[in-house]
Amino acid sequence: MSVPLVPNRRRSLSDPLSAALQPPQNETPSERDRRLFVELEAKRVSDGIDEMLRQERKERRMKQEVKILLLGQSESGKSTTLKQFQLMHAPAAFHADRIAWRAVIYLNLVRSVRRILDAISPNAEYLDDDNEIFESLSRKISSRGSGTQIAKYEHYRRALEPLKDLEERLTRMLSSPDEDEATHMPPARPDWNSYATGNHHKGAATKNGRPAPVITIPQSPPPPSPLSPSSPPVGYSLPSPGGSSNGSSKSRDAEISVHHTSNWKKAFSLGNKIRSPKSAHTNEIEGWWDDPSDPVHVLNACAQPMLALWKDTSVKQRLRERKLRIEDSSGFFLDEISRITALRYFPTDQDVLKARLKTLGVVEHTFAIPSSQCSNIDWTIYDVGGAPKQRHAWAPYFSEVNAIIFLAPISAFDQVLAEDPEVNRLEDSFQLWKSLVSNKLLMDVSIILFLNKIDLLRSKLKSGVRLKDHLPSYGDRPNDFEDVSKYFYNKFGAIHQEHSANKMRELKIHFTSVTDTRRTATIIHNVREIIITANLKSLQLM
Ligand SMILES: Nc1nc2c(ncn2[C@@H]2O[C@H](COP(=O)(O)OP(=O)(O)OP(=O)(O)O)[C@@H](O)[C@H]2O)c(=O)[nH]1
Ligand SMILES: [Mg+2]
Repeated sequence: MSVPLVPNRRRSLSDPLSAALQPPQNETPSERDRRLFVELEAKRVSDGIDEMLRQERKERRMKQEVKILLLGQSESGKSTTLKQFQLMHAPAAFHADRIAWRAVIYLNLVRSVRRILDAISPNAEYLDDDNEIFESLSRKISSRGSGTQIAKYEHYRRALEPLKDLEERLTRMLSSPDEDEATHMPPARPDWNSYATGNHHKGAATKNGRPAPVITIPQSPPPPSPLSPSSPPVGYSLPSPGGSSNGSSKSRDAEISVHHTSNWKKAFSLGNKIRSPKSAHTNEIEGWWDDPSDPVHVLNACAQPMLALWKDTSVKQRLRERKLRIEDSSGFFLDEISRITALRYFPTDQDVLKARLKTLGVVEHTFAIPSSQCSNIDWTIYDVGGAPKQRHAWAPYFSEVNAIIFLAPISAFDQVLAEDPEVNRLEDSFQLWKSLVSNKLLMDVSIILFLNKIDLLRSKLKSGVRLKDHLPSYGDRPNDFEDVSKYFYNKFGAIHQEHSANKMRELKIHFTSVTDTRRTATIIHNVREIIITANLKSLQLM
């Protein structure tokens, strides 16, 4: 027979526990004092345990995980921002990786040299035909053969011929076979293949630096991108021919990019190249400079003609005529030829920050960062590819993240997208920004805007490039840094105000130059505190 349960049954003295806790009958005063003392002591211990459990619970809640998504068009500075986070919060791993960037820096340098040679070639106009799609045919024809002629062109071309082969070898080493990019070159020489596969100096191939990042490639089919930029709007002038340092659509100019699944860092890791010591009697270390097939030897041998080319005033004049500002382009190392081509060149922090390697897919890095408001917090930062073809990978992360750092390179107002020479870079940033702030999935996500590359904006404006020539709505305002930067600040702010899916969201805007470590460290510190505060508020812990 079942007995019905009585809800909220009051504890009666028939309850054995209550009965046991009752003071004994006929208790003497001294027995009572002892009993009370023991009870008090037991309560103190019990309260201590309760407090400990409360603290543990609080800490568990306080030990939040913050997830940040870095967004922005290609070359906006996302990966560079991630490098700054690494430099601040995982410096040992960052430093261990520096040597692996040698290949990228060499390739950046070699490509800059080739772009100059292409630009000064007597046939340059023909080479540029597919880039100058907005120029009238008559203008093209009349320009052929005009402009500054480079007397030493043939000399430069011949002296720098070995760099052609080197570019192919470096590209081959850094590319992964499954890339959908025109970075594939004919098979490299066997000795170079062995570096690329990490089989060089068998036995010495140790894993260098931190473990490879966890890579997440969204498996879902790419949704129709709500973030794809539309065609250039009315009111935007098209960039002048050659005005973009990145506008070429030629496959040979395709940027080097690596998929995160490829272990490109291994190809140039220190473990593969240094053995020590060279002999029992000296402390001299044997390094990559002792390997005759290392790229440094070709670069070292070409250093003088490279220097001469870059210093040649007629070359500079020709580049100006062609509106090619190599110094503004990604991976610019031409001012440091002697240092970088030295046999024992070892990349500095600054070199790594300046090195350019396009991101494919999504890279994920996690750091444990102490916070002033609570104990260590696990920060996960997602760095995505910003090229139009890469943007389908962004949306799956929208529902996961607490904050987005959006980078808009405001120096790029006179440039077009590398993948679509019909789209002005600044307009692309405006469109992306609008799509992002109006996205309902991101309503509760903190958004921080980095108006980036202000160093390049400053020098570009100083050199006389006028914003209104590319953005007619800027009108006759002064073409100086203060006015132009204020204009961009207001413009991005106004887009947020007008289109934000969350009218209560406070927007933080920073002017940045993310290659500048000191400035960026301060900004990152502030950003971290803003994100934590917003996060704690959302958890109602403040
Ligand atoms: N001078 C200067 N260069 C910058 C700045 N920010 C980034 N760069 C350089 O611009 C290039 C492109 O930066 P990345 O960080 O690779 O750009 P990204 O947004 O990750 O590009 P994708 O991976 O293609 O989406 C690199 O060579 C950087 O060193 C800046 O503020 N000033
Ligand atoms: Mg990147």
